[in-house]
Amino acid sequence: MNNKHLQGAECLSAKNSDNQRHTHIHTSAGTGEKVSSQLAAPCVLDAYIALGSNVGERERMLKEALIHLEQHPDIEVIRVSGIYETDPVGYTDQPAFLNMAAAIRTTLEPLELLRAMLGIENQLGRTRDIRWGPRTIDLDLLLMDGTVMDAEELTLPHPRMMERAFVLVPLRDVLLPAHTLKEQVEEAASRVLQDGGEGISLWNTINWRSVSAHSES
Ligand SMILES: Nc1ncnc2c1ncn2[C@@H]1O[C@H](COP(=O)(O)OP(=O)(O)OP(=O)(O)O)[C@@H](O)[C@H]1O
Ligand SMILES: Nc1nc2c(c(=O)[nH]1)N=C(CO)CN2
Repeated sequence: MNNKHLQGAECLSAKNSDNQRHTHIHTSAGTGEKVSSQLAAPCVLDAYIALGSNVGERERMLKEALIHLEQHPDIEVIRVSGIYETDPVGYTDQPAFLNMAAAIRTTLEPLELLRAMLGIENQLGRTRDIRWGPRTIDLDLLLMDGTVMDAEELTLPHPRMMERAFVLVPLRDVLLPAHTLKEQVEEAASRVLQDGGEGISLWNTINWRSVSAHSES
């Protein structure tokens, strides 16, 4: 059973003048007073991750990646999308992908989360040979609360997410109705699906509670 419930103060993201680093301003639940990030409990941020695999046992790779995320002490996997089989985009001479998305909660800073994700990719045998080419596992950070940043190591929101059916269709499964980008994601997903350029079909669904419970036993 998953007993991990990340807790922290409600917080707002603030962008520094260099447009790359972020600090968190915590709002005390009791008084609404702003408190400094060094003194307060760590912020719990909601984030959305896209997962893809087109080499090896694709579905197992996706599940392993989710389990690795969940096993990280500072990450909780909250919801997972359906698994979709998708035609390759960008570099097309490669096998079909399985793609999905996950909603997570974390006390990590954006760059710490990205580095944890890259560590999981490496553990699952990810290599980088051809740009947009075949991969055992790909983890892309799509959104992290209101965080906006533009650095080579991490750009948020993910710069190509709004053009990709293989991202948008799974993402709309897990994006909460109240999310500020819900309407935009729905519209973009409908548009790319109408364009019809990308083949995409539901492959399977995951009962995340039973997968995560199984991984702990
Ligand atoms: N939002 C982001 N999510 C994941 N990686 C990012 C992001 N922004 C920048 N990067 C950087 O991009 C680098 C290359 O990532 P990767 O090899 O997974 O790209 P890709 O999946 O082939 O292409 P794409 O970025 O178009 O999805 C990463 O090492 C990372 O530092
Ligand atoms: N269908 C599909 N095509 C892709 C994918 C992917 O995950 N699914 N990832 C890419 C690089 O991020 C390039 N092309």
